[in-house]
Amino acid sequence: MIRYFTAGESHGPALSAIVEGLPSGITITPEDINTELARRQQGYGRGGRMKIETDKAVVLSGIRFGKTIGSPVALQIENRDWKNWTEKMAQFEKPNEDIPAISIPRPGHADLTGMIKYGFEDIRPVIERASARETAARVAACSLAKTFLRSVGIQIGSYVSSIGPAGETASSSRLESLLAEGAEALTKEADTSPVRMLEKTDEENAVAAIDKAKEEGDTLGGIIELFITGVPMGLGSYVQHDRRLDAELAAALISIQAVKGVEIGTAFDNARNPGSQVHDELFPGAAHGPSRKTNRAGGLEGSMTNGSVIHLRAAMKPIATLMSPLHSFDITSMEAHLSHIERSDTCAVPACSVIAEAVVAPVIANALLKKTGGDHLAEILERLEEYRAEIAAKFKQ
Ligand SMILES: Cc1cc2nc3c(=O)[nH]c(=O)nc-3n(C[C@H](O)[C@H](O)[C@H](O)COP(=O)(O)O)c2cc1C
Ligand SMILES: C=C(O[C@@H]1CC(C(=O)O)=C[C@@H](OP(=O)(O)O)[C@H]1O)C(=O)O
Repeated sequence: MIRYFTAGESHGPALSAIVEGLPSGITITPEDINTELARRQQGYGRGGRMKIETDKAVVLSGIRFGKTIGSPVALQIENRDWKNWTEKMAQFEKPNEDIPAISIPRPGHADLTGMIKYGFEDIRPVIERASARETAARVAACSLAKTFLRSVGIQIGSYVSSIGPAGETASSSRLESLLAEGAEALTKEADTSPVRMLEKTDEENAVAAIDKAKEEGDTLGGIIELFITGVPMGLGSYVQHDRRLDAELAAALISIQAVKGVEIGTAFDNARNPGSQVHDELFPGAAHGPSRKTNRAGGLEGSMTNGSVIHLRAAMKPIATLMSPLHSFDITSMEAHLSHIERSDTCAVPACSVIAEAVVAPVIANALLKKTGGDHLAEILERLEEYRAEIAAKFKQ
């Protein structure tokens, strides 16, 4: 099974990740990792930090002659901003006593509870690790699972459906025709927009909403639509709570900083409608399994993939650091004070959609590996093809 960990402070020397359990024989190019890192840095509404960083991963182990060798892959990404933080983030001796402690927590960030929990008088260490800078290491780590899935015909893609009040008008026929080519066709199309939206008017409205929020010292969140195509029926299981694939996918998405809601298929609309208008009716005889005219279940029934496209939505809350700050207090003096301000994004929903694509990859890869077993790509592919053929034969008319 694929497991990964990340380490690194936002303004420390580097981020690192160790990915373990990848099958051997997967072809990996530096672009497979670095393209995802570059995509994560895009998006209208980001702050000054993204002008400093040009994220690239150094591979320290686990890949030989362009292929995984089954051993752990260690990755490192330089923080270019570190050179501006060597004193404030010195690992050993405190270089001087003039480094001020931050003592006014930002509502909505990890600041207040983090400093109480870990016993700090300065919020800085909380900011450093709670920061979504960590997602650069996660995206690099997960890009390996994403590449593995691509090599067995499973693609992950996303677009941003709304930012603040703007969006939600993407046409379903456009979406369907992109998804028919595979989820990566959708994602490539979304990548051409600075806010990763599919409709020009949505894009213009979103850019205007971000500009307005920035002008007012405010921030915006939004909603991400995520799709996974090429997934065979029967990944995941209903037999035990910790084998439920819908739960694992939701957990992966909620683990992203600022993601507070996940929807599977059209779950919230489904809750408002009777079963007769919700459940995806079954019809015999499509090429690779039963056919359905709808996909309100989002490709998951009984916590297993049902052969339809997996469709998830994730809600990102607005960024917590406001340039027109909210009420807070100084934890040292206990006096009321407007909250701490530091360099920040106005909106990071487009970046978040790229992170969302990444974090679901190991979840799907592990569900696949549980089904096929196998330690190297060739044997996994052989077993998967056999399984796909079995399913196709079963539903053939
Ligand atoms: C890509 C990305 C960029 C973010 N940028 C910022 C930022 O610039 N300023 C900020 O206050 N929060 C930012 N956040 C959100 C915080 O990291 C997050 O709200 C904080 O760690 C508290 O965690 P929670 O929101 O999950 O409770 C960003 C999140 C993501 C996914
Ligand atoms: C560094 C990244 O995002 C950061 C996430 C973040 C936060 O609080 O989560 C705060 C900001 O950090 P800084 O204070 O250095 O500007 C963002 O730029 C990144 O995505 O690579």
